Amino acid sequence: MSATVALHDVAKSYRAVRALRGVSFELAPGRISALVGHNGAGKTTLIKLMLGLIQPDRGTIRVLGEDPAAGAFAGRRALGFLPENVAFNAALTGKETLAFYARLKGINPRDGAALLDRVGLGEASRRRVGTYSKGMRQRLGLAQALLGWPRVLLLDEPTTGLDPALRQSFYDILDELRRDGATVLISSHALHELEDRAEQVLIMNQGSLVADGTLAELRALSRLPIRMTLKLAEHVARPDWIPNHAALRGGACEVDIIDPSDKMRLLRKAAADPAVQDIVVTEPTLDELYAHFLRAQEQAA
Ligand SMILES: Nc1ncnc2c1ncn2[C@@H]1O[C@H](COP(=O)(O)OP(=O)(O)OP(=O)(O)O)[C@@H](O)[C@H]1O
Repeated sequence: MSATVALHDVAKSYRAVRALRGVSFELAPGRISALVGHNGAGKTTLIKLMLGLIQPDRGTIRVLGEDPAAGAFAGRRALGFLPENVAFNAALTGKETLAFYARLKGINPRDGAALLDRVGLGEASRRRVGTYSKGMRQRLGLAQALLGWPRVLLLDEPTTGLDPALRQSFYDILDELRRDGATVLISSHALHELEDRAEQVLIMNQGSLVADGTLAELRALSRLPIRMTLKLAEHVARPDWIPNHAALRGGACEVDIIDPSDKMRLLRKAAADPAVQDIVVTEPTLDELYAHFLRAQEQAA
């Protein structure tokens, strides 16, 4: 599948601040990718470059096959963007706001009404934006980003201010876009949210890309242990197939597994042993992987 977004050796400085130090990656259609990193890691700078709002000092950027900073970037209509801080004219209604953005994008303003329904703002569409709650403004921002049902959607901290139900409906919409073949990039600090949703994870640290892959690839690369917790029946001896390094905690054995091939071997033994009453397998979380790759880069520096 060919990339819809491709960055090659992109560097960008703001005077003395080196915001990006030679970043390369590709984003594919039909995939949700997560861009994660500490404050100041360079995430927003990357998004601005992909939108063509700023130019790189070095390297190439292609979005839908074109340079987004070129004056006549034809792909602009197929690009959606939700900025970190959405600011709208408080005097306009939701419907008027969306019609305004639709005209800017050269889209029929009537298409906006359906989007307002889609993000749950149908009933509030005739109210002034100044009366909207933070979550409602965020939903209006999402509707704005979805105008024209974009092929590439860039979202900067999109779920801040959304309650859990809205967050779920927000991800449902993204899933629909993804199934439709859109490229979705979410920059976020909410790692637990992205864990089951992002098929590609890009970890930035101080202007460098320190990891790029699926969660499974990052887990394999990190060699962080998988933890298997085996609940044992009362008054039974610890089975001899349980490795010596396992810790016994409250009637359960915790085994940390580094070599993934050991996982299936131990699972088979555990499943066949009546002394084992329950098995829980915990893989390294995105939080743990993030901390690991940051640590690894800092140690290498
Ligand atoms: N317009 C600017 N002028 C000067 N420095 C800037 C400018 N924009 C960003 N920077 C600096 O570039 C670096 C990267 O900033 P960027 O906004 O891309 O980070 P970020 O990962 O999006 O951070 P956050 O998570 O806080 O939004 C930071 O050191 C920041 O201070």
